[in-house]
Amino acid sequence: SVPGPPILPFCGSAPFLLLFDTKMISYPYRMMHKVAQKYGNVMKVGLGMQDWYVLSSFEEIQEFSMSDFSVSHLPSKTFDELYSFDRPLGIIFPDGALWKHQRKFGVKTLRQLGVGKSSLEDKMVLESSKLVQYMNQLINGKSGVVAMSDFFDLPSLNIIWGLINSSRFEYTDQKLKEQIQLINKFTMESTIGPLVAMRSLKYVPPFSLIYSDIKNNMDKFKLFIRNLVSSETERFREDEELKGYIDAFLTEKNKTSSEFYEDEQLIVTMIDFFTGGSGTMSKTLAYGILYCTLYPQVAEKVVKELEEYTSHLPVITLASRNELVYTEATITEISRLASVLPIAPPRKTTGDIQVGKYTLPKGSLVQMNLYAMHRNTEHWGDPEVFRPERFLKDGKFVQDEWVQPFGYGKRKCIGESVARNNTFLMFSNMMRNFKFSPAPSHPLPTTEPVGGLTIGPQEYSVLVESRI
Ligand code: HEM
Repeated sequence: SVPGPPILPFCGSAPFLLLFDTKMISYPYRMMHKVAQKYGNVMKVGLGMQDWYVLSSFEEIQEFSMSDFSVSHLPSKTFDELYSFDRPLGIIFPDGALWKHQRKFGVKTLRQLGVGKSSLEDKMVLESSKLVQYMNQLINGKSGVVAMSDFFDLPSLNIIWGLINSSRFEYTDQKLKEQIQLINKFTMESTIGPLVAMRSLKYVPPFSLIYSDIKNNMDKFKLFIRNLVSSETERFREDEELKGYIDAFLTEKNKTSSEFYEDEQLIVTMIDFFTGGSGTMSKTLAYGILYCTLYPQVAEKVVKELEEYTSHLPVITLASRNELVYTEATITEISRLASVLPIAPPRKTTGDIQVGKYTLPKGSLVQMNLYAMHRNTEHWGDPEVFRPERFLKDGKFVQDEWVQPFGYGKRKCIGESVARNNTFLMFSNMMRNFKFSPAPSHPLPTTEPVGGLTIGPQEYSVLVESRI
């Protein structure tokens, strides 16, 4: 049978899990990682009233997530109330015909809107230039101490914004800041896991208060998106060039007899993009600056490479990417250590799945711990060390299959190329223009994360100096 800590009636494995990490509620991925070091990369754990299989290594995650029986999520009424309209909609959380159809439409549409092509790249390059300008304003073109943990929130949200309807916000826009706070209430809430897994918790303080706070915030955000969809629907002309995802959805709606093209489906897809895409990009970048501050020798090598290949350019574009091997390795190392989406959305199997030497029976609940895979000591040797060189061989960048920040298999992230391109552009343009170092009279930032579904660095400030 599958190994794991003892599972007791009513409290599951909780008393044993506490021995591994007393902060298990806030850091479930870290706790599971420690437990996996004892019980193995496929283990069975009792959480709340349910038994879970937890996968922590590449081979097992690969095997599992390629199976047709692995693509369904477990139903959660609480989750659907908070996130959607009382039933699973959008792309991230539904399954069955709706998911299959809308994922296909999503992949096609993101490609059509210029993922990897010029139009979206232009918007991203513009956003990187604006970001550099904004930082220069903050430090008066010279130097200053700047809070970095949420610095990339607005620019990243603008990328998603541009993807859905083609406009952008100024960074000082209060309305945009409010929307980010509404989303963060949901994605960065550390008790969200137990709250959505155990329905009764929403009636028990302090969870009841957390629940109503998230619900109020998400309702406001849904209303904001609903209004956006209404105004875009009024503006929409089918014969014009597509301005974004909303236009593509409305075009398809007019053409098809499919029942999937309802306003609420569109609204939740937009919520997917905002919650799944903007915080993840932003927190990856915030961790990038943090690691480069703590490891100046890495930052120096990145800057040296950027100066060598891009000093003649007013702004770095994707055209330079292939030459910038050290920068690419550094971004990969940032993504590995940041693991901004530490646990992929949990699954419920619809048939038996063989994973390594174990069979996970139909109906099993499964978590893929990407954080644990990214920190596996056997594979990485020194997983806690920030060392981009692990992805370089003979001066070339080499991928490692054990870095999968976007998940793997049939439900892999559909925004991967948007995210990869944007992270490259924002990171390289910031590093070329500014030097980041520990701020005098501020504590040295810690890499310890905060958050829930998405994680990011704790609040930190660094000294930023212009390089130009
Ligand atoms: C650094 C940035 C990002 C990271 C780390 C990330 C990570 C992930 C992960 C781990 C999953 C779950 C995969 C699984 O269940 O196996 C996922 C799914 C998804 N992501 Fe992303 N993501 C990022 C950016 C984006 C962006 C920019 C978008 C939208 C433009 C996006 C849209 C989605 C969607 C729609 C899904 C659901 C796919 C499905 O269930 O079929 N993500 N992402």
